[in-house]
Amino acid sequence: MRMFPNTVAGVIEALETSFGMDIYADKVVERLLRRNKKWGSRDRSFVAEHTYEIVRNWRLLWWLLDEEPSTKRKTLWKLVGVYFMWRGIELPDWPKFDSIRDFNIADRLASLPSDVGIIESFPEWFDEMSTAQLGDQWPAIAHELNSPASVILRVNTAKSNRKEVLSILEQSNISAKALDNSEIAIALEGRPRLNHIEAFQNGLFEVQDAGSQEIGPYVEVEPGMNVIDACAGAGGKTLHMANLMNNHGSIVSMDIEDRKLGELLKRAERAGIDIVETDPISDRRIIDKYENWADRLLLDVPCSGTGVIKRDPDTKWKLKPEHLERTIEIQRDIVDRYEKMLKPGGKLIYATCSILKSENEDQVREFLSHHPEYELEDEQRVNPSEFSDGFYMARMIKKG
Ligand SMILES: C[S@@+](CC[C@H](N)C(=O)[O-])C[C@H]1O[C@@H](n2cnc3c(N)ncnc32)[C@H](O)[C@@H]1O
Repeated sequence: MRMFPNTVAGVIEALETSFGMDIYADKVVERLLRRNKKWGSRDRSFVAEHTYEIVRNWRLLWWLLDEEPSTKRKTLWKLVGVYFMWRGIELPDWPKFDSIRDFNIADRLASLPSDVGIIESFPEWFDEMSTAQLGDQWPAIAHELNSPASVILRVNTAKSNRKEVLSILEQSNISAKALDNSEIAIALEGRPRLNHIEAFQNGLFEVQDAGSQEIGPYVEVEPGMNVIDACAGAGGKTLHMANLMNNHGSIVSMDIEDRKLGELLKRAERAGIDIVETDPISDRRIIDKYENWADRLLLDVPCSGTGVIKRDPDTKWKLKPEHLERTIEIQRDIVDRYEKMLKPGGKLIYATCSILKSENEDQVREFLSHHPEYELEDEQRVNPSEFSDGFYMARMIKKG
């Protein structure tokens, strides 16, 4: 692999800004690439890939270097040097790497402790909390979360089928394969660009993680039902549910962020779906308006995002205990206040992309203890894996 001083300096600048100014790495990389228009596609991939890999393995790399984390450029050059050695990539003979040239990576690796927090690079507080909440499942989950995510597509059955989408991808020179245990999921090789493909522009498929694709069917929607997706965002799950309803019935998609609902409507149009209406949650009266209306209520609540760390490794470093506490309060408030939109006899589905019990099983138990009119029908965890992020879902029946 050929390395160039300006792109390695780009990686260092991205790390300095992300960790020094507490800005998510994807935002930093995006801005950096926009500013450096002369970089070709290889340069861009180099900067993005190595920045994310260093963010992913931040704690391990500092442990190997045996220094305290720092955002000083001189120290970051050393860290990046150790990172290349760890990946088995030969260091170029640039003076910037001189201070690290004699570093013995094999010696350091031989004395690596068995501590999950260090090997899989999680902050100490998060490692301790996850060990307490997940017990002996934590090391395997931590390992999966620390591997890069695959790009997964969901076929829009209103417009196409998996065979056709696979053939379109092949014609576009994109390597892809059908995933087992699903009739609509496709895994891509690498991270190809999709925006220019006509079938994507025409809504024949969407990008949606395989675990996320399990939530739509879990809601048990049927054609003709009234469905509310109360934390709909840009509508990943709304669109999937509309497919499962054969575009027949009614879905109201809500969110506190109007902008996301605007995006949702655009995607619905592209997907050929017309049973979706949006209702931004501007005040509490919106909830009253739908009292006892829904057959199904999906609460895909805001969460820590710890299930999607594969995709967003910076969550490890940006999430703080106080954010988590606040998020847990918001989730509690949402379930307590929004449940009234569900009809007696209807089903409430609580879902997160978190691995933590405190946002999942504990929240559901807490809700059931205050709402005896609900009964837990089922709960499931999707653990992170090669093709999936980590999710939790619980289905509760409102007794009629
Ligand atoms: C996990 S995301 C939803 C993802 C979305 N369902 C999908 O499939 O793409 C959670 C969403 O909840 C929204 N949100 C945050 N607080 C909310 C509230 N009090 N009421 C409704 N939505 C809220 C956020 O703006 C965010 O879009």
